[in-house]
Amino acid sequence: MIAGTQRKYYMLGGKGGVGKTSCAASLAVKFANSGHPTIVVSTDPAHSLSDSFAQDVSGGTLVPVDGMDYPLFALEINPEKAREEFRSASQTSGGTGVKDFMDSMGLGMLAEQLGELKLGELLDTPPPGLDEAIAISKVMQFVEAEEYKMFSRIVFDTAPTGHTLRLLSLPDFLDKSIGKIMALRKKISSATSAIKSVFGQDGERQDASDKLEKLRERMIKVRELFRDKDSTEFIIVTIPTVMAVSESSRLRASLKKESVLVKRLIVNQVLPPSSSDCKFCNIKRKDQMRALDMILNDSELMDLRIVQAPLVDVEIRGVPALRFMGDIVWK
Ligand SMILES: Nc1ncnc2c1ncn2[C@@H]1O[C@H](COP(=O)(O)OP(=O)(O)OP(=O)(O)O)[C@@H](O)[C@H]1O
Repeated sequence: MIAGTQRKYYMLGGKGGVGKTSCAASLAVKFANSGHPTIVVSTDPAHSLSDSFAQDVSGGTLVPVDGMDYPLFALEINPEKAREEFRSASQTSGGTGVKDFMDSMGLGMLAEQLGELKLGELLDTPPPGLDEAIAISKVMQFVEAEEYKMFSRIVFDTAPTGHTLRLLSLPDFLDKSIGKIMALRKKISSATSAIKSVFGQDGERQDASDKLEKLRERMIKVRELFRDKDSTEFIIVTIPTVMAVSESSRLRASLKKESVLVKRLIVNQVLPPSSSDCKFCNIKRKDQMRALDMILNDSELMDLRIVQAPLVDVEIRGVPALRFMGDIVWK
């Protein structure tokens, strides 16, 4: 994982609370300590990177992580803010306002086509995954800028499984919706100059149109990024329980269907063998061993590299603790 200077993206995902943030943060610390200028990004609407680094990294911009020898920056994307940007670009460029206008002009057929897109609905009650798709596209905007070219490792701490799955199909959906709106706009503006004048100043319209087109391009890039096996790897994090393993198996199957590369499965919070006669520990460990066995016999998981991370007796917070965890997990 450390080899090579070419930029690599790592996405960590899995069931809620299994240790995605701790694993993502510890991987980022490991990369940076190995000489890779690194960014760790949270696209989970409920961020916990700040808690993990024991440092405030919120605010939506790159924040340098203290206590590192090599550059490590953390970024928590504010999904609300990103969504607002998307909403204003879409609405200026063909949202419900345009539909009302077209209705009043008697252009019912075109209005119906627009209605089909359900864009207004999409923005008023965004489906889970939309926030994350927009957040990732925001990250793309960041990392493609010239001043960030130096970063050779980008680690994503993603939202729990359900969001990830919806996120994977979302770029296609949004791409189609935006594409339709763009096509419709072109049709309308060439159809009648009377309509044109109502859409506002030419410059303003052009600006909204450019924004929308850029967003669409970024969505396509997000989709391509997930599927680019040379630069991107999705790492599933789980814990040794039947419920978490079952969810991991379903996640792997969906990722396979979407052609996303998965090589590793991190089994976090494994109880070390106990030499004491603690009854609870012994029963718990036996239970975990059954779940581990289940992984080895699961057709979706058995071909992955299984990495066990022990349950440690203190909470993993701050750079020294993350370095300790990273040395165990990311060998
Ligand atoms: N191996 C471990 N040993 C002990 N504690 C751990 C271990 N891994 C994670 N934890 C603790 O478990 C809690 C949850 O971890 P973390 O926030 O990394 O999970 P998450 O999957 O990112 O959660 P969420 O789904 O809420 O984002 C934290 O308090 C963390 O310190």
